[in-house]
Amino acid sequence: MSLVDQIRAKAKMNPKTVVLPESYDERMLFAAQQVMEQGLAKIVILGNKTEVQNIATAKGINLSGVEILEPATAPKLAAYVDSLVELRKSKGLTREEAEKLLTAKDNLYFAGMMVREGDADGEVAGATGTTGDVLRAAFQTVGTAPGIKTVSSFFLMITKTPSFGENGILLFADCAVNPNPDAQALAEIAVATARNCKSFLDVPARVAMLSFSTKGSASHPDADKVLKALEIAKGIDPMMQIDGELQADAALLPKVGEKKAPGSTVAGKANVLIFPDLDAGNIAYKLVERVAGAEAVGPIIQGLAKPVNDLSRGCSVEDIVNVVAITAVQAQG
Ligand SMILES: CC(C)(COP(=O)(O)OP(=O)(O)OC[C@H]1O[C@@H](n2cnc3c(N)ncnc32)[C@H](O)[C@@H]1OP(=O)(O)O)[C@@H](O)C(=O)NCCC(=O)NCCS
Ligand SMILES: CC(=O)OP(=O)(O)O
Repeated sequence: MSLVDQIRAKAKMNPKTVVLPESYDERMLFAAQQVMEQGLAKIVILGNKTEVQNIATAKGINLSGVEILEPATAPKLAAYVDSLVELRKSKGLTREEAEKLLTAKDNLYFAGMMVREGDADGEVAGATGTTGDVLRAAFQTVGTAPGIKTVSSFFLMITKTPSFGENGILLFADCAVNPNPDAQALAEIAVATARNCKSFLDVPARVAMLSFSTKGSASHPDADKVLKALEIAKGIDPMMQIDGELQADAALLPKVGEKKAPGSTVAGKANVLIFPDLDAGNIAYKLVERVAGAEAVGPIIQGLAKPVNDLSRGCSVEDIVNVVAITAVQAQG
């Protein structure tokens, strides 16, 4: 069974409620229909009922079983306003501003409050909204998990080359959240992604801290940052298999790994690739997806108190269904 099929099967075993705020994007409605038909999750769509039904009718989408909730008239709006004002009181958020956020057309704050308050188990957005908008709303409503400072993201990259990573599957991080992580943030990204390698692939992580340098082949502050992150990550989780700084070829190809980083337990067999910044991570995942034809599942957000996942605006309906299934599985705990 493929990894995606395994995730879908797990989601079906204990269907959770996932809220989709972007009802005005027809891909979300097609995805809602498929999720319901396959029993992967229960779906709540946010938006004006008539408008949603009109799009569904025009496109031949069957939304039976899907709950459509209109934030502006929702019975819990007043309670969400109270909670959001309380949450953001140190930032001086007024009731008027909170109500405006909670009834905004993108529905992102309302969806976040539903997740926070347990009225939904998770959220998927980003087919239309930018990652920045999706994340900012999630930070302010759902918040970070206890003990977490840096929220980040990873992609499950399902490549066509079984010799890479775990039978062709690699985790790439961070490809969506932190533009320029310092050494501490980079270390936290590595540790969180290693833990998700275990939960999603059920194998121990072999983490490569990527750079343009391998083991001192270049001398530059950017390579020094990666080395510092490596040391911090080892301090956080001494049992983790992690090495750096490594170039991508040294991380992935045994022959190159042996030559450039002899004796490394990770070089040549990494299954988790940690990129030094978001330029590298975001560009790399899109190139591997589009040029090498890999399936890119994500970005899967890690470090929030409850699951909220983002999409690429270029996502397909199938991508949305997969991310809903992942969100439902994350919500199972
Ligand atoms: C994540 C992102 C939206 C935060 O941007 P921002 O709002 O300008 O960030 P700020 O530094 O002003 O912080 C705003 C709040 O978010 C929090 N925050 C920012 N980044 C965070 C992170 N990685 N983890 C946890 N909290 C974070 C800050 O602590 C702050 O909280 P506060 O309002 O309670 O004080 C921004 O870094 C971003 O746009 N990232 C790139 C997204 C992107 O375009 N990805 C590529 C496509 S997928
Ligand atoms: C994850 C990502 O790159 O998203 P988008 O393509 O929407 O910017």
